[in-house]
Amino acid sequence: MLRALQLTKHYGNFTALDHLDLEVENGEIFCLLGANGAGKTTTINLFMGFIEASAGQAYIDELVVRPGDAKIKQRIGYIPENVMLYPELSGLQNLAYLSQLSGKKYNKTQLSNFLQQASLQAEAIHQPVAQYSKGMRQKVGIALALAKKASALFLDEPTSGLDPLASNEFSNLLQQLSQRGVSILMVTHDLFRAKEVANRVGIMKAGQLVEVLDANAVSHSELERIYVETISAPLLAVGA
Ligand SMILES: Nc1ncnc2c1ncn2[C@@H]1O[C@H](COP(=O)(O)OP(=O)(O)OP(=O)(O)O)[C@@H](O)[C@H]1O
Repeated sequence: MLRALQLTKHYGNFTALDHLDLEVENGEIFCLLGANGAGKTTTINLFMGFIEASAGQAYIDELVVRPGDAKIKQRIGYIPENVMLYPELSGLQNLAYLSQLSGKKYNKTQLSNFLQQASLQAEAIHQPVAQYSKGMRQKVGIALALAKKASALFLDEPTSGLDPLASNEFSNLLQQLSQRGVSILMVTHDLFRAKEVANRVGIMKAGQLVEVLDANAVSHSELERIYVETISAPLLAVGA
């Protein structure tokens, strides 16, 4: 479970995130939409303890997030737009090394199983990651979340640049993780994908979460209309 309580981030006089209240339940997929600079990446960076909050708190399950806390790192998976791996090592070697950093030790069969659960083709498991496509690197990221038994997964524009088939396959993997109880917070500009994969969709604007929608309750075109109207409308001052 993820929870933000009045979570706020200032950079000098600028407010990148403004009193965010948000809960993402176990097994829920929540997609964050919003224009460039709205505060989406700031939100996930605060949840992962990459940066320190100016005010408020973020929780992963019952743990308060504190920057650099090893217990938090063990509970989370992170898939940025480009998953960083060691190019000269194979997918299996990367997974062995990265899962070991999280205190987990698996044999080759177990590591292969995680990669296969993440839908990496069997023939790619022993190939150097330098030969992998973007979608294949993301599968290693998913396999790492599985190996860590992460309870929360954060994704920052993971499907940008994936072809529609790879993007669809990626959504299916996220749904499988959610069925295992993982709380998933995904930043995306892809309204179609958000509607397809999420349980709820939030729209951020100028550091505030200004709209939250049940993804099943809106059509693709309604989501697009609400997004455009929300982003175009003048922002009301707090208390107005
Ligand atoms: N280290 C920093 N110092 C100053 N301002 C920052 C810093 N990091 C982020 N910001 C500002 O905070 C705001 C929110 O940034 P953030 O990266 O969260 O936006 P975003 O919604 O993820 O945008 P995008 O869709 O472009 O990725 C932006 O105006 C950004 O310039």
